[in-house]
Amino acid sequence: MPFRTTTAASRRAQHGSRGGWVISAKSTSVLRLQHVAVGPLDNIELEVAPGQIVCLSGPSGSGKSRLLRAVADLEPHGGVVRLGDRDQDSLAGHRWRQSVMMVPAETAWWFDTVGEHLHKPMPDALGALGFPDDAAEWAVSRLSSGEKQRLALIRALSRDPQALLLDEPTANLDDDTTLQVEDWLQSYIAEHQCPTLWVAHREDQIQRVAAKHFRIDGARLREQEVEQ
Ligand SMILES: Nc1ncnc2c1ncn2[C@@H]1O[C@H](COP(=O)(O)OP(=O)(O)OP(=O)(O)O)[C@@H](O)[C@H]1O
Repeated sequence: MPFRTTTAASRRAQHGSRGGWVISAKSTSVLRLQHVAVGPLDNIELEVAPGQIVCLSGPSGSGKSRLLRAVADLEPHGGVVRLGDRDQDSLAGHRWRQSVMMVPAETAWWFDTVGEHLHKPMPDALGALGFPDDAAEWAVSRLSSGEKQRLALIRALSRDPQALLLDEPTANLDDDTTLQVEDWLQSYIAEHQCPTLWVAHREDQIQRVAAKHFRIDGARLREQEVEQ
């Protein structure tokens, strides 16, 4: 099958818009990548079950972020990405990303305060990640890189995603806070049955959180052993 090197959005433009679909509220859907090709990666086949965390690792520049961006429909790619019975092509890009939510390594902030970025109040999440009650009123300009990273996760979950794409979600955090964030994410992912692709560098983290681990080796993914 020839690979297409277009975004789903441009394919929709060619074949007519079918925007307006909304993926059902509770996620019990498998995230599937079929023959995905992006950057150095080719013919990637991957299934992430509801509530499952699949870790991706690989050398710097091997294509981890680009693969996540392709799954989020943010980068031209070949192949097919599906969540349950819904094809990425069947939704406008922004609607797909409401359900298949990517948290990039470098986060962008566009309003003045933290709370303006949250879709709904998240007091429990803020408390669980060590923020005081008034953190939603904080100015974005005061945030440290680690605070931004944790708040970007809370912001993503405030939108009730159906699948998660996490690009090194603890890269800016100290060891204790890393463990706190891992626990919190694992609880959320299990409770909400979110299929999750998690880019990680540290082997100890991968062993703690991953149900499956794939390492990028050239154009392909090679499955690695995990303890659980
Ligand atoms: N739009 C693009 N067009 C062409 N090349 C790109 C594009 N975006 C990224 N690249 C290149 O693709 C390669 C993979 O990038 P990617 O960001 O996926 O790496 P990574 O595995 O996430 O690396 P790191 O661990 O350093 O974050 C890099 O060599 C990068 O320079």
